[in-house]
Amino acid sequence: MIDKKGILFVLSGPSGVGKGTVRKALFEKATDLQYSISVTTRKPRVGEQDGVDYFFREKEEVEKMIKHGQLLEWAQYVNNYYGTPREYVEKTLQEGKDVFLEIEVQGALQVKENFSEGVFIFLFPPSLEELKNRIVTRGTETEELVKNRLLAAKEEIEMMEAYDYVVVNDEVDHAVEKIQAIVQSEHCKRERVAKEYKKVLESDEK
Ligand SMILES: Nc1ncnc2c1ncn2[C@@H]1O[C@H](COP(=O)(O)OP(=O)(O)OP(=O)(O)O)[C@@H](O)[C@H]1O
Ligand SMILES: Nc1nc2c(ncn2[C@@H]2O[C@H](COP(=O)(O)O)[C@@H](O)[C@H]2O)c(=O)[nH]1
Repeated sequence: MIDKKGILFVLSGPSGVGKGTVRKALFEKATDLQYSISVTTRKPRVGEQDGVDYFFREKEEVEKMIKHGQLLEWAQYVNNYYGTPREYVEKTLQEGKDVFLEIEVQGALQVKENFSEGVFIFLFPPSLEELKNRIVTRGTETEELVKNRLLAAKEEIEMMEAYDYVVVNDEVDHAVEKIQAIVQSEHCKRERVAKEYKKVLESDEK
């Protein structure tokens, strides 16, 4: 039976490519998507709020969540834990609503193992030079952390083939439009499949 579960959309890509910027711009327009707030052991940046940007938690608490299977996926990224609370995602999808994750690459690949029917979008920089420029210009990382994030970025870009879509973040508005088109097209696809399935069932009853 084809159920009416929501669709899980996963936006991923290297640090500094603009995932957060694009996601925020998308959410100003796409009210039908539900954003899953992650937990992290990273300290809040200026202006970040607990329960809005992240659930900021101590290392021991996140380790307990991992141990008890409360995270759908998690990763240690540049010396901090990041993870997606499982209950929120599963409950929201079950209610028929779409869930949107914005996470790094290791985590996205874990989600793919559990939710092969999810939709995986890789946000790609116009160039590596521009990627570095964006991380540096954001001004939130030390020189050493910029270096680490760029090293991670090169490995992350190699995983791009595992994704369903690649969106170049040249301009934020363009990237948002492309993601909106992906969301729409995935809904059309699933409606078409559901219709075909109904037809098969009906012909079987005759
Ligand atoms: N299309 C764009 N053109 C120019 N600058 C951009 C664009 N998108 C994002 N930026 C800038 O790049 C910097 C990094 O963006 P952002 O913090 O959204 O990246 P991120 O992928 O979420 O990073 P991280 O993974 O480290 O959290 C920010 O200063 C943001 O304003
Ligand atoms: N695997 C996961 N990665 C996550 C999650 N939430 C955010 N992130 C990613 O971590 C890096 C660093 O984020 P920052 O806020 O410290 O710059 C970035 O790529 C995020 O997308 C998560 O739940 N799981």
